[in-house]
Amino acid sequence: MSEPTIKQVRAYTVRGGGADYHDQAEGHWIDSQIATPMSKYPEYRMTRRSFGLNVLGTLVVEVEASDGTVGFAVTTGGEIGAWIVEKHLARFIEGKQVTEIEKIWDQMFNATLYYGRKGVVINTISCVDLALWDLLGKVRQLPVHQLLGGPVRDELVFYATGARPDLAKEMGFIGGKMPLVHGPAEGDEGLQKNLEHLAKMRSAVGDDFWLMYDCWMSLDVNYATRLAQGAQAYDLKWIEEALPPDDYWGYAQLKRDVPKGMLVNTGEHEATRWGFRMLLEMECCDVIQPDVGWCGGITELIKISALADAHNKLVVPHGSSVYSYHFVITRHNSPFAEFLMMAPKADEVVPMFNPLLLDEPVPENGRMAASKLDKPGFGVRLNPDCELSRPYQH
Ligand SMILES: C[C@H](O)[C@H](O)[C@@H](O)[C@@H](O)C(=O)O
Ligand SMILES: [Mg+2]
Repeated sequence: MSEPTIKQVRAYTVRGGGADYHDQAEGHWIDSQIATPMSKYPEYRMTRRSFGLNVLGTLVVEVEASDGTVGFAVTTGGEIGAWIVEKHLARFIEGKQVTEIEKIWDQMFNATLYYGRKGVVINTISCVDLALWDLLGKVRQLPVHQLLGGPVRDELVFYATGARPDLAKEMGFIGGKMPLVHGPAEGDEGLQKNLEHLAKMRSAVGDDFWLMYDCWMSLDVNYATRLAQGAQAYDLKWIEEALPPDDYWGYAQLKRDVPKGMLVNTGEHEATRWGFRMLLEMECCDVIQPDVGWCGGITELIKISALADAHNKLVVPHGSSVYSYHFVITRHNSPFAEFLMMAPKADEVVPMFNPLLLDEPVPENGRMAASKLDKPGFGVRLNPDCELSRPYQH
């Protein structure tokens, strides 16, 4: 039976939240002082927009089939991603059958190997891949999770990432992950402030609620080890992305040195099965956290997840809205999911890619029934009020 073919791929950009969720207005918790690899420079310490964390913007990829069905997806990628789609990747997409997802992925990856492998090129490939899975789901009239083998549980449970784990507990989440504020450049005084904040949050949430620190690549092994040792008193559940992504050796050391029982997690800025093979085979972490919009898409995350499963490791994808929910609900080794609190004060649940997607499901009382994910594809629509621009055409 001949399947519909892909008639056209189009790439758009949009600013202001959406998939580039760091692209927020001033005063948002996600742009408050947060430790980063740039914090050693005082002029770039107080906000992440100051060093350009929001420069890319959102990439939107649409794939239109010969029968008129349109699939789409969004990720962090902006104009660079749009150029890569229109000027390079389109040739591997247009004319293919909607079922040739694996072949399209392999051609996109190998054709960009000389300038890609990680970062915005893999973000872009991920976005095309997600759009293709959305298209296939819409052509088959099935949600993506059904194309992946179907749910292994009736609902998703979430931890919340944001500045207010105390409020996250009240909203029914299973835990709260806070951004680390002070990095090594602020010395022992900053380390003490990090521990005092953790202590304050622990007394606010009580003993039976997970608390985690997200260190966003900002530390060195010694600082991270001392932070972990100090945090043990407050039952820190995991220390996340303590080191730069390429420091596999440092992660292996940190994992050996943290207090027994504390998890070392990382992976949101890692890409492809080869990057995660390094994390797994070098014993770098307890839980890998690929972002499906940054690691290579669903097609690559299937491979990454199977590799992790063989290593008996959990895969808890970095929050990426419906794109991770449809995956997590189908995997035994993904027992819970991340929800990023995108309200400016982290005091209410709003859709993660707000305002870009319509019908974007959100957790209720920290949970989401599988039935909330039953529309075809990823079950979301682009918000027509968000003005897209198409900077390049092929
Ligand atoms: C909250 C963290 O600083 C990042 O902004 C967040 O995107 C990411 O690290 C996460 O794990 O959610
Ligand atoms: Mg993180």
